[in-house]
Amino acid sequence: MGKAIFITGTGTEIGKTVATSFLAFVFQKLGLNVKIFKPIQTGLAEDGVSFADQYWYEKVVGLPQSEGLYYMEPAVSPHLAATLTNTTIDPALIAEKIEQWKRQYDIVLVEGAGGLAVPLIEKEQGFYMTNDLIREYNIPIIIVSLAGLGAIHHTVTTVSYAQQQDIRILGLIFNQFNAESIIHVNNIETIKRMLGLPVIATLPSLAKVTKYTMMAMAERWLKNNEQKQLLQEVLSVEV
Ligand SMILES: Nc1ncnc2c1ncn2[C@@H]1O[C@H](COP(=O)(O)OP(=O)(O)OP(=O)(O)O)[C@@H](O)[C@H]1O
Ligand SMILES: C[C@H](N)[C@H](N)CCCCCC(=O)O
Ligand SMILES: [Mg+2]
Repeated sequence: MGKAIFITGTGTEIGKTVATSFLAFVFQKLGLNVKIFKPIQTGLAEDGVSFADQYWYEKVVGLPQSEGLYYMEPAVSPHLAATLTNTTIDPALIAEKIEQWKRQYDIVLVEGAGGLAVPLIEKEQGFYMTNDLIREYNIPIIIVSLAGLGAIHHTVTTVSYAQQQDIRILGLIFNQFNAESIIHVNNIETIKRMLGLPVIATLPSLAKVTKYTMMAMAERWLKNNEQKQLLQEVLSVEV
């Protein structure tokens, strides 16, 4: 039976899709069978036709094993997109898809829409949130954050929110990390000391994001055995 991992983050446009693609290439290079699932997609890609995340997985980084479930054109929060498009989001159907793919794949990477505290469904009494889906179906998460100024607050508040919701955090990924920046380097050291969570990877800014630059980034990362060891511990999968 495979393992599902929910890729969430400190917000939108912070690199969840890039981090999910990176993890997919890493796992594939380790011989694992990976499925990518972005159940709720809002907003179109630059071609004005495709849905942003699906376009990215299929066309930019060539990961055809990616799939969505709800595709809504307005580039807004899922709860508003569902209202605007008269779409009924069914968390049980999302969970069913994940369980189905756990029977076929070693790893199912589930990308969230925006950050962790994002509403999926507007109800009479309040909202059904992304964290409700994660908790209800007991999916462990990896939190993606940008590495620059602001990362401390964004990461600490997102982690604290996840912990309040009894959500299991496998680790952190910092995106657009600049090893030459004292802010970036100190941010990660500070956050490690404050939270004591594994830092699974720090992803540099890529001048051009393609299947090849992403694969090369995964290869560079895998060369460091210590990180492979961390991946094994964090994901308790034989790698
Ligand atoms: N490490 C990186 N190097 C170069 N470009 C990056 C990197 N990380 C993210 N980007 C760019 O920043 C933009 C946002 O990244 P991404 O789509 O992964 O964000 P996201 O968190 O998945 O957004 P959403 O909430 O819409 O799903 C994309 O255009 C992507 O190409
Ligand atoms: C349109 C965007 N790229 C994402 N697909 C959805 C982001 C939802 C953010 C909700 C919020 O935190 O305000
Ligand atoms: Mg994305």
